[in-house]
Amino acid sequence: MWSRQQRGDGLVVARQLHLSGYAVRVWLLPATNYTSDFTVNRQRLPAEVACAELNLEKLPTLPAKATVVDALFGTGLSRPLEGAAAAVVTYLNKSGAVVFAIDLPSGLFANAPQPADSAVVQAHHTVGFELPKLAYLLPHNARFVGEWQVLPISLNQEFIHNTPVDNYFVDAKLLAGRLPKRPKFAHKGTFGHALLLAGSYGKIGAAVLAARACLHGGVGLLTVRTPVVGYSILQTTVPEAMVLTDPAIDFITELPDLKPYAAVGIGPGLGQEAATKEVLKQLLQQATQASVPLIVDADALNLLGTHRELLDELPTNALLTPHPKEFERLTEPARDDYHRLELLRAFCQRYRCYCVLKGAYTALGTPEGPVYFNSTGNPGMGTGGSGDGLTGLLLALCADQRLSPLDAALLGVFAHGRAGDLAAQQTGEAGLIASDIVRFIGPALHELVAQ
Ligand SMILES: NC(=O)C1=CN([C@@H]2O[C@H](COP(=O)(O)OP(=O)(O)OC[C@H]3O[C@@H](n4cnc5c(N)ncnc54)[C@H](O)[C@@H]3O)[C@@H](O)[C@H]2O)[C@@H](O)CC1
Ligand SMILES: Nc1ncnc2c1ncn2[C@@H]1O[C@H](COP(=O)(O)OP(=O)(O)O)[C@@H](O)[C@H]1O
Ligand SMILES: [K+]
Repeated sequence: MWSRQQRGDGLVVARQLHLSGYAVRVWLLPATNYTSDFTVNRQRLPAEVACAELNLEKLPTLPAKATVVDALFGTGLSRPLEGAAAAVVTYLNKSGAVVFAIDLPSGLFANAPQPADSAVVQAHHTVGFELPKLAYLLPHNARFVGEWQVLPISLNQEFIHNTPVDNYFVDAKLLAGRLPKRPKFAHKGTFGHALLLAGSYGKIGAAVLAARACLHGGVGLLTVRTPVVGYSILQTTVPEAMVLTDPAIDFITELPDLKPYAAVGIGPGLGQEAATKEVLKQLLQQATQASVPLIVDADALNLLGTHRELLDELPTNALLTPHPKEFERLTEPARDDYHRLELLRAFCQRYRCYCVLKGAYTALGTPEGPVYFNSTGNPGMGTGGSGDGLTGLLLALCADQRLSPLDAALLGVFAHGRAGDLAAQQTGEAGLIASDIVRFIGPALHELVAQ
């Protein structure tokens, strides 16, 4: 146990571990003054628990298989560790001990990028309180935070819910009641007719995956616009979908009339031909005029990236689904994880759009400002075509007029990750392919309705 945190959290943990029968030793990082909480907690430490100040000249040798609780520093840190604190952290990281950090690994900044080469505890586990910290969710912090969990500490729930925040963590509880049951007398007209523009020579598979995901997402009717090369493939592999074939053989060159459709999705496997760019441009204009919900993904995003003037034509509340590389093409290279989030917020406010920035904790940016971090999904989903499935699912949910754009996006991202988790229970992570995720969209949505 290495303790310093202002209130003496580490001393409390030491006392509790001792009472539970563990052999505990406490080392304190020397300080010139201690808070009264710290002093009280030190006095309450049972006499049997050895407690000594760390001596930099002679740091303690840890027993083999020792478990260390790092309670040196918490969220208050404003500059990188230096001197004795940095030396202790470096020593701990080399010790081979299993490290549990309380609240935040010591040395890690709570709300800012980590300066290169700063001393930070590389915890195997981080235990936080009540709500996850933003720092847990960022890719560059993974090697410091390790696996994390949050424990309740009886904070007032009303206070938590009434405090306005910039970032939300999306779990099943937050989504409870947001996906309505299908009414008894519903028919296919109730759930909307979706239009998907997808596929080009060599990438019809992306259209197939998105189409299947849209159908498993509960859409009433689906029409797919695809070039001639896609016709037989789609009619054979997705007989539930109707196909509206483009006149061109290999890529899409004409926009169909949008009147019949409740929502439109464009992008999976689309290719980036000049004629297809014109289709995208017309779509942006006509979707704005008709106020039809629009989902923009994959090559449609790449086209927006190379023709940035088109961004100004995005309809209000459009839903974009870039992975970090596609997002960079739309904006600029991010300096770090925090900068990427700033870019996300600025992008969504500027274009009045929703933007699903995909990753391990997919971040949904909103025109209003708040960002929602998704909690489902697994590394097995890093496989070609999984994003195409997400687009199809989001298209189905946007075509369902009962859902707000925000709820459609939150539910879609959450259910897609959950489908990946359910599928991986059968396939394992390596064996998981995009079609497996699509097969489990139904069960994932069912869990959300059943709540
Ligand atoms: N079966 C098919 O027909 C498939 C078609 N696809 C289509 O192929 C086209 C090109 O899309 P791609 O996305 O493959 O190519 P891109 O060149 O747009 O992006 C791929 C690169 O993005 C980076 N990236 C992705 N996620 C990242 C993350 N979380 N963190 C950091 N970097 C990350 C990686 O470096 C990766 O190599 C799209 O139209 C897409 O729909 C792909 O979805 C693959 C499957
Ligand atoms: N490590 C991970 N943990 C959770 N989800 C992941 C992980 N890696 C990828 N995913 C999910 O898989 C999908 C990948 O989408 P994308 O990169 O567009 O793939 P593709 O272009 O091949 O369809 C996204 O929904 C993303 O959130
Ligand atoms: K996989």
